[in-house]
Amino acid sequence: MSVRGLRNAHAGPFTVDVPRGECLVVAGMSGAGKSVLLRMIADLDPHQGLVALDGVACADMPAHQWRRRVLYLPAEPGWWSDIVLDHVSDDTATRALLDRLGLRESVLRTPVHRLSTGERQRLALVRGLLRGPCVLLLDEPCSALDDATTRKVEALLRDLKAQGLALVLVSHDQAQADRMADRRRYMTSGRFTEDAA
Ligand SMILES: Nc1ncnc2c1ncn2[C@@H]1O[C@H](COP(=O)(O)OP(=O)(O)OP(=O)(O)O)[C@@H](O)[C@H]1O
Repeated sequence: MSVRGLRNAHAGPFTVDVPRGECLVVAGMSGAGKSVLLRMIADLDPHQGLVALDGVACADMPAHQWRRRVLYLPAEPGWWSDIVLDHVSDDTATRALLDRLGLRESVLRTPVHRLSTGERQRLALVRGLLRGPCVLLLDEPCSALDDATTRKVEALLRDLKAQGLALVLVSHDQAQADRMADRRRYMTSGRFTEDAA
């Protein structure tokens, strides 16, 4: 994925490449503009500049196609129903992902509001991965997770990278950045600083 001069009133311009199979970690203080960057890449916030995937610009692709390929997982994912099975099917692919992320199969039949924050976080990742994205934009995906569960998420993400997924990971966790990053950027006041963090 290639990002060139991406900007709006709140942040940018940003220029960065994230090849398939690599992870860009973006860090920076609260309010720096990290979520705005992810939302512009996902074509969810108005923006100027260029984002292209495998040479095809976002502007040249129907919005629904872009958002299926370039998937944004917010820090607090939304649920449009309290029934988990309205969001994911109970099938082999779902169960395999639940198992990888240390989730019991009973979460499929637990009302969303009864799940823990960390369970909802992991379930949102399952829901997103089942859509088969090429690029995953993750906003603090492990913020509610203990260390062992965080490692499970990271192991899955590493496997997906090896299969060609490009990853942009917003993380405040320096140790996680050290484990996951192929590339890094640090953001201050809506801009990347010159040096990688
Ligand atoms: N649509 C909008 N209207 C007004 N201000 C906005 C809008 N979108 C973002 N902002 C502002 O842009 C700034 C960057 O917000 P953003 O959510 O990207 O920060 P962040 O780096 O992700 O912070 P955090 O680490 O706390 O999640 C904030 O000051 C926010 O209020």
